[in-house]
Formats: sequence, structure tokens, C-alpha cells
Amino acid sequence: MTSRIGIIGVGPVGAAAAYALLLQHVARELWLADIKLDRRDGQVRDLADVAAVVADPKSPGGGARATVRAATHHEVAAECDIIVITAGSKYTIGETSMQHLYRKVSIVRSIVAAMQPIRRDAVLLVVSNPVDLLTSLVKEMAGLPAGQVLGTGTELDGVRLRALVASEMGTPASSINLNVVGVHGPSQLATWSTATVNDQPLQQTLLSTHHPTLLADECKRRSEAIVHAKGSTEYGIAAVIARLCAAILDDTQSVHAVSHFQAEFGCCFSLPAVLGREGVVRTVAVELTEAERAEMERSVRLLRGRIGSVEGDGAV
Ligand SMILES: NC(=O)c1ccc[n+]([C@@H]2O[C@H](COP(=O)([O-])OP(=O)(O)OC[C@H]3O[C@@H](n4cnc5c(N)ncnc54)[C@H](O)[C@@H]3O)[C@@H](O)[C@H]2O)c1
Repeated sequence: MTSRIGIIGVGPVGAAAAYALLLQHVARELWLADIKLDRRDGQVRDLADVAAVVADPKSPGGGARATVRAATHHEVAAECDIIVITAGSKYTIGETSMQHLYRKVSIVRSIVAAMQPIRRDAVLLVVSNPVDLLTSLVKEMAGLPAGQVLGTGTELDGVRLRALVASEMGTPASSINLNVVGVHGPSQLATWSTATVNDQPLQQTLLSTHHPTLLADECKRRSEAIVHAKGSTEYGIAAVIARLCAAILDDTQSVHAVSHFQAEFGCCFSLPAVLGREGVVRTVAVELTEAERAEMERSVRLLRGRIGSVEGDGAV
């Protein structure tokens, strides 16, 4: 089986994703691209050492072989099974949030343009933020079937929230059925109304003793707190990238909360989806109360408005 993963943008997130993919033996080949060629080549050399250690028979896993090489955007697009987009830019002094958004949009648009033509069966995984807006734009530009373009969305938020609830309740996270859906960020929605622990409604247990809003807020604020403390947040999202890539390459048909195209809304946001070799196989219906649905739809309308404004302003 081929397993060639390309990563476009090897800053902290792209490099940590490569590291996780190597340690978990997800890909046999990693192709790295970045607009900064020195950084790309430095990351290739550093990660080639990781591949060498992993390939050593004394390492856990018994010496799985993988290679790491530098590539152009075009080579990644033409040859890789999965293309992970982690390119981004930090705020510069004096830049408004709108200017910064336009810069991020321009970066992603230039990447998709530089990649053409993209291998017809490639799956594109967008990580760069704002992930739903950028996944929507990539989906429009890539010229691939909608299911082959997805974003990391709220997968990490769901894992994080289940871990927080599990720790409050002193129960394993695996016993908790609770999703985070919608637009990744401040308006993402935790599906409290249908959440269960050990198949019992969570409402009757956790909710009587702990306020769910506090846990959901803690979940939303966690990334900001990590960035505040150390400047970037790469390990959690890297672990998520590795598991989504494994689900796709191994055709696991497992369910993940990824950002993907919703025809009814004309954009991408997170709902649970079955993942397989062709990307998103299908969306899994999620039960929401009327109030939850209204809240999610409100944030999706805002997302649509933002997509319309970056398209309309010629910023991209
Ligand atoms: N979705 C999530 O949950 C999540 C979590 C963490 C980070 N992120 C996002 O991941 C992205 C990357 O984070 P980071 O900390 O590594 O960012 P960073 O800005 O430190 O690094 C980005 C890298 O992209 C490269 N780049 C810029 N323009 C490029 C282009 N046109 N082609 C190729 N490479 C290009 C830069 O040279 C740099 O190496 C950000 O958008 C961040 O917000 C998302």
C-alpha cells in the first residue's frame, strides 16, 4: 500500500505533525514543502533523524521504515495520497485582524494555485486557521470531489472536552459520548443534550453537579492559554492530524468531527463524519435540540458572511 503524505507549511504544527506521523508509523514517505526553503530543508534533516531512529530495530515498533524528503508544492500535489495544509502566518505589529485574515486567505489561495493539477484521488486536510473558512475556500478551488477536502475542525476540541468531563467524573473518556460540532472557535457547540456516560444521559449525572458551560469554556480557552504560555500549540493538533491521516489511509470508516462541505449551507464546518480512503464517506446525523441547532446555524451564517466578504473584497 502506498502511504505518502505531503505537508505544506512546516512551522511548529507541520513539523510536529510529521513527527507524530513518523512515530506512529502512519506514512512510509513524508514530503515536506514550505515557502521558506531553509526552514523546509532544516526540518527535513531533523525529521530524517527521527525516521532513522524509528527504523532502528531497537526502537518500539521493530524498525518500521519511512523516508522524509523536501518537495515543491507541485510535487506534493502530484504525488501524495494526503496533502496536509499547515501553512500560516503570525500577526505582524500594527496589522488588524481583518488584514491578518486576508493574508492567511491569500497564503492558502496561492498554495492551492501552485499545487494544480492535484492528483485526482488525493485527500486534502486543512489545518490552518480559521479552519472552516479556509477549508471552504480550498474546497472551492481544488477541483476535487467535495468529500476529498476536509479540515481538522473540532476533532481536537471534542477529544479535549471528553477528557475534561472524564476528569470531573472520574471515569474513562472512552465511556463518554459527547461531540463538539459547528464552526471551530468561540461559537463551536458541545452536544450536551444527547451526551451520555456509560450509555446513561450525561444530563442526569454531570449536569446536576457541574456546570457544562464552564467545561465548554475551558475547552475553548485551552488553545489560547497554551499559546499565551509557550507561543504556539502544536502537539495536540499534530496527534489529531496523525489519527485522521491513519483513518484515511487505513480506510477505517471511523467517525471523526471534521470540517467538511454541507451542501445545505454552502460551506464547510464540523459535523461527525465517517472517514475512509476517499476522505469523507458520509456525514453522520447528529441529534440537536431546537436551541442547539439555532445556535449552530447562527454561527454558520456568520461563517458564510465572512467567506462572502473575503471573496467579494478581492483579498484573495
Ligand atoms: N485547527 C486547529 O485546531 C489548529 C491548532 C493549532 C494550529 N493551527 C493552525 O496551524 C497553522 C500553522 O501553525 P504554526 O504554529 O505552525 O504557524 P507558523 O506561522 O509558525 O508556521 C507556518 C509555516 O507556514 C509556512 N508558509 C507560509 N506561507 C507559505 C506558503 N505559501 N507555502 C508554504 N508554506 C508557507 C511558513 O514559512 C511557516 O513555516 C496556523 O494557521 C494555526 O492557526 C490550527
